[in-house]
Amino acid sequence: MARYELVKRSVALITLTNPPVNALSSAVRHAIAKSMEHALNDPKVSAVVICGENGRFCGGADIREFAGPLRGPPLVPLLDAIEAGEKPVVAAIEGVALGGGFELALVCHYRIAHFKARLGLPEVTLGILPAAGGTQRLPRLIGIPAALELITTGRHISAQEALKLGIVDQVTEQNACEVAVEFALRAVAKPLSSRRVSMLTTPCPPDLDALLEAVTMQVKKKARGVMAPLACIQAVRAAATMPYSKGIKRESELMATLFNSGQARALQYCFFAQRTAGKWTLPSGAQWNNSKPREIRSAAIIGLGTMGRGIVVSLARVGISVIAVESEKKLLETGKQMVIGMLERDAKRRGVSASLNLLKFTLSLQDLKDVDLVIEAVFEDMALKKRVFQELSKVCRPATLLCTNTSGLDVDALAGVTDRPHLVVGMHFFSPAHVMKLLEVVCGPRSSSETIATAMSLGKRMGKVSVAVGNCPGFVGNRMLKPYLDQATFLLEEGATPEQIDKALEDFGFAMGVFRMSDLAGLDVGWRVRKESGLTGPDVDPKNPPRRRQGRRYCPIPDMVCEQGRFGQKTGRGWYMYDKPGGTNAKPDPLIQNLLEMYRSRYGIQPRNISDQEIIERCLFALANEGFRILEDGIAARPEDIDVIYLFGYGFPRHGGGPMFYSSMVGLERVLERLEHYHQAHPDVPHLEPSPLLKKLVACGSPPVQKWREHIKTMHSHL
Ligand SMILES: CC/C=C/CC(=O)SCCNC(=O)CCNC(=O)[C@H](O)C(C)(C)COP(=O)(O)OP(=O)(O)OC[C@H]1O[C@@H](n2cnc3c(N)ncnc32)[C@H](O)[C@@H]1OP(=O)(O)O
Repeated sequence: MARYELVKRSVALITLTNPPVNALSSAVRHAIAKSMEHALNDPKVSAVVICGENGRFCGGADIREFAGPLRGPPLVPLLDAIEAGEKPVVAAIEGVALGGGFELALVCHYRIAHFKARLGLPEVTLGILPAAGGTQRLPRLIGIPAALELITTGRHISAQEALKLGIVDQVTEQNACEVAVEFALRAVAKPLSSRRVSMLTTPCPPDLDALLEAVTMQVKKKARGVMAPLACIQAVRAAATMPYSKGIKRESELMATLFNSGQARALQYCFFAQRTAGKWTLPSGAQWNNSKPREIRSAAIIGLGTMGRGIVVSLARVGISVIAVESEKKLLETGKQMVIGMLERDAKRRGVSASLNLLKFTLSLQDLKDVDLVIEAVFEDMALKKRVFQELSKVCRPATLLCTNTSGLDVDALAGVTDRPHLVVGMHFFSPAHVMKLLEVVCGPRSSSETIATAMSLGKRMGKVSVAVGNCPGFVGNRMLKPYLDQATFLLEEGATPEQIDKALEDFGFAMGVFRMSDLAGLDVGWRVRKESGLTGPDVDPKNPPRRRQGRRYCPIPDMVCEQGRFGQKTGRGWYMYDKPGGTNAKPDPLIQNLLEMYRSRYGIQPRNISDQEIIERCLFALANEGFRILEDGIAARPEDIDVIYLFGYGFPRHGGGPMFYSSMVGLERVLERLEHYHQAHPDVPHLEPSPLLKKLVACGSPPVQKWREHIKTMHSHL
């Protein structure tokens, strides 16, 4: 867990050895304590260097240990002892120094960083705070404003920025460990008192209260209802107003309030869920670690609408040559100008040059004959997509992968019209595709493991969080969205307003309420889908009773909104009104209020007061209930996959963990009881009927999310 060796005859080199990130597990803490004791007591040792094996200093506390009781030496006294020691200690930072790893570096008397190293205190992203002295030492070292920013955001910084801020003493392009050993030898004769950060006086700005107030407001606005950043601010205040001995106690008290909170559990779950999602498996035994992806050097995008443009940018900025295809000259020229503008702005922001030389724009599919992979991003129309895939089959070389960006159509039906169904896969990006992190990789029954591995790896290369899902209408994300949207519109019928429902969801922590989100996405897309599926429009059977379609409750209000040409932000009117088409400032619209009142009176609905609790329960439990069905159907392999999709694609708050984790946090028994209650009140809404898997899990004693898989593994998998 830590290697101890004597180098250059008098330097004790302590190497943390806990792959993959040298996390400070109890065993590692124990090994550091023993090694330090040895070094401080050995008269041959004049200085100490601490480094990490495999070019990684330390990724912080072992997050997996947070779930159990504390074992091994606690970190604070261990770190205090290193700082108080009478021999100089130098941290040789390569790779990462994060969280407890950064705090370990802060107690060393000197810090040498490799130029590629990254440092940071990301605890806030895990729902906790840096409680091994980080909130007390960092402000003393770099001042309150800079420390506040780093601690409340959890941002990682480069070695160069750390040098500028005064966190590290030297940045090197050589082996940081060797440089640190030489540095340590030179430090032997120097006094240490000014190098003990906890002994420094915090440089305090004159307007401390105003600064803390401003940061508090900023944090509350950005992360509504999230506890950890606010606790971080209080801890930093202690560094400014208390001596270290008292400040460290305050830090520990604040940590105690966070450590066992539901938010911390949810955020830590999110950390592991995100990593679990990349580990796809197929019933055949093919999986992420035994299936080799193909290398993709060139790609083509068909369709330069909003999605196509974002996908071109995502590919080009990671160095992939892209041929972009449109059907008409004017559309091609518009798309080209927009893509170039997007790439130039993106490059400027990142301080690199725009990779425009990788782009080619064409009207001819014939130009695609040599590309490695094609992503079709044309209009959401099956007949059109089938024509494109048939054409691609003829034009592209036999080994080219054919991908579709459909948001819910049958990927296997598209595979069926090609000469290579095993090379067809869905790559469902989320809008705007160059910004949104989520990618659903939709595996058809005939997609080969190499095809899936290639799509997953390409997603990762583009910086996406890729999740493998099965093929069914809407896949995971959009299939679950339906019951969620339905509940929201039923609540409108019953007496709520769009702004009330949105506020309840935004107070819960969603980035956007359901109606604001729909306005942003465009209301016409769903309207067209409803028309195509016979739910609205001229094909509807007139014998349908009002507010019922296909044997279940149906709310026609969204259709009525669209019939008025209100398609959301792009038309300046939707569920809200905006100052202009494309405007983003949503204001309640009296016309919508009138429409709701007229609608209710036409159908004799007596509006009632609806509580925020009912809004949250009906929307979120209906959402999760569909998630349980998706697990039963084998469309998602694990609850973590569903949660990652909702966190990265649909603005579900991370401190809620995602719909499936949230259900387990509320208690599956309670979710079941509430669904039964609402289903009894609305028997014509099948989405409210508790799913068999939910019932089964409750009958099995409501196991934690990570164990649900054991209860579904016998069911058929579509992955
Ligand atoms: C009282 C003391 C309190 C201290 C508080 C803390 O220190 S909290 C922890 C703070 N540290 C972090 O938040 C860092 C978390 N890790 C990362 O950000 C990244 O893993 C990384 C270190 C930047 C490396 O990224 P990379 O993309 O290279 O690898 P992965 O993210 O895929 O990670 C590899 C595997 O390592 C596991 N892991 C990473 N960090 C930790 C950790 N701190 N504790 C436990 N496990 C960790 C990660 O889960 C991966 O595991 P797999 O099983 O391979 O999926």
